[in-house]
Amino acid sequence: GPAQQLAGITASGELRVGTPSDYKPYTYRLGQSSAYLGLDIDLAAGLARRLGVKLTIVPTSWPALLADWNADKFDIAVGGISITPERQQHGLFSIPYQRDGKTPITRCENQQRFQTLAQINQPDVRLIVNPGGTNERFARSHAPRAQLTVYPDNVTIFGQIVAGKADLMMTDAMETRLQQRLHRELCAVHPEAPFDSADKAMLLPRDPAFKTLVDQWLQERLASGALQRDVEHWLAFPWTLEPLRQAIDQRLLLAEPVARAKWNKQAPIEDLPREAMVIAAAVEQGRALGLPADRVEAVFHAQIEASKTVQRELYARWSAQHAGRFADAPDLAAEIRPRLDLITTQLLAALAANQATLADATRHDQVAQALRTLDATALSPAAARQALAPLITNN
Ligand SMILES: O=C(O)C(=O)C[C@]1(C(=O)O)C=C[C@@H](O)C=C1
Repeated sequence: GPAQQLAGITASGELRVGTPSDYKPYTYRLGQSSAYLGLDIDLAAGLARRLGVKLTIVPTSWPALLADWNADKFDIAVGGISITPERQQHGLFSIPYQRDGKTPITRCENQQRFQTLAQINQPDVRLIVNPGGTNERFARSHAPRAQLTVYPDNVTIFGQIVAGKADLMMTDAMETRLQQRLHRELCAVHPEAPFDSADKAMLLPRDPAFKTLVDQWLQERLASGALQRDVEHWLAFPWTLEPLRQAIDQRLLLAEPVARAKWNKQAPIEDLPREAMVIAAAVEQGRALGLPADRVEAVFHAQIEASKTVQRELYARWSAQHAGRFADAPDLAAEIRPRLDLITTQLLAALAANQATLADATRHDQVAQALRTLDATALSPAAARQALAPLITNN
């Protein structure tokens, strides 16, 4: 484990918190940014406040967690980490703040069919599982007679159950609760009474004084109900906005290769006929998805204006540097515009899927939190604000 103990952390004025990047609702990284969201990120921030030090998030991953821990890359680790005997050999665990375990998620009409492992462990049951982790191990050892599909994409795996390609998945109860909110067709089966149980806790250095402090602080949050409120908050968070955020970000990031292509030809940045085509195509596709034309126009107008902001800022910099032609500029018509067109489709689908959330005034803060972190902010903060303006009110 890390060398740093409580006294060292306090003296350094910084708590370095390692976390994996993709375990909602515990921890989730927005793109390549240093911005993380989730229950455990809030817990880490609260602990840093309690210690009077600044929070620094250190990205890690499930496979690298213990190696990074032993290489002293962070002082504590969070992110829905289960207490396991292996991990206990490398550090101390706080008291648990969540108990989780494997439970089924299925189409709601099948809820009664999959209550018990005896019902699930049958040759006519089509089980689906993501590979490599505890879900696969659980499925293989507890339902060996069922038909097992190993499906590698953790994001679309739940769509397979919705589409009837599989009957059920068994995963952490917390994830079944989250996914039943994201897919109305799916129901978590007895998430309050999973088949097995694993305790989630913070991984701490071997410093009993530090553990005592963290445990007291966690105990207060558990006793007051604050922790349960945090759990509900992060379960209800609009995680469905993520494809929309990604589409906006990817579109804006393409302004840089667009600008390079134009610079090489010394072409003007603005191309009004192309803008009209982009907007007309978006409005037409949007209509098929039930999106109002004025809404689609406003959103795409903002994306195009944001793109021009990036391009103008780059042109200004390159002019000041007397930059020559780029050796590696892409072809605008052959390479970049087809990619922009693809993003148009993705952005519209995400917009349509989130219409109700985006229109809900009580969720404006959460919408802003889910959308506002763009990797493209590094290109131009002004452009990032422009791109998001029609979607978030308190920008
Ligand atoms: O395709 C281009 O030429 C771009 O610069 C991209 C884009 C766009 O965002 O779609 C932006 C500005 C132009 O006026 C036209 C289109």
